[in-house]
Amino acid sequence: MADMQELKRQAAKAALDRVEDGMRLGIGTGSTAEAFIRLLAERVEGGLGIVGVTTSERSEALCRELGVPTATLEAVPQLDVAIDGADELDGRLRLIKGGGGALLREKIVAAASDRMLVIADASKQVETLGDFPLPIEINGFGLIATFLAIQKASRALGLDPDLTLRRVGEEPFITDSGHLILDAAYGRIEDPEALSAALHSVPGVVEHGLFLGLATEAILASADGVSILKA
Ligand SMILES: O=C(CO)[C@H](O)[C@H](O)COP(=O)(O)O
Repeated sequence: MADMQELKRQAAKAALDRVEDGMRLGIGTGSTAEAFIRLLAERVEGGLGIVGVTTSERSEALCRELGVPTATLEAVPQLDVAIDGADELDGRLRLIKGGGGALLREKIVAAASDRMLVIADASKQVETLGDFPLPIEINGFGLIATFLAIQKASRALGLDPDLTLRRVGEEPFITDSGHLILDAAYGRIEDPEALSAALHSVPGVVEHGLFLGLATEAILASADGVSILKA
């Protein structure tokens, strides 16, 4: 049976087949996106001409190391396709992202792209979102007030998440944009659209990891092969 990293690589490989010469690519973050970058680098070495806009310092560093050409989103503000992993997705291509802490840039890049192609091992597909704790990127100012406001906004929807400040060792995790992340364990999110609106109503929330109406296609790899989900 194929191991998890090999499944991620297979999904990434199938995504690479959709990349054409001259494309402007949004390049995601995480181990599946990293597998994609490695495969992409081989194609670039073979002469494929693309430009990538990366969603994290980590992906940017890997692209540079492997010779994948990149530009800033300021220089290339409209992209053909964003290719990125996900922590969870449902049958309607609604996603939870941000396990790697890059959700803000990932969402900005996905929104700047004509299409968003999700690459994942098939275990990421779920019936109902929410098993994976939802990453919420918040401003450091008024952390406790924002924590309480998120709790209140969630409770108004009948949800009572466990909120944990993400840490690296003893220190708070800081995103590439200088913010903090609260991981919100909801259990089940029956109405992601309502939760998204509620979280956006909290001033300290910079962005959250629910990606709704952004993904257009998912490539899911399992031991049985690769399957496609379309919006
Ligand atoms: O959203 C993300 C990073 O912010 C990643 O796409 C998500 O965490 C999936 O990661 P992996 O490909 O390692 O399973």
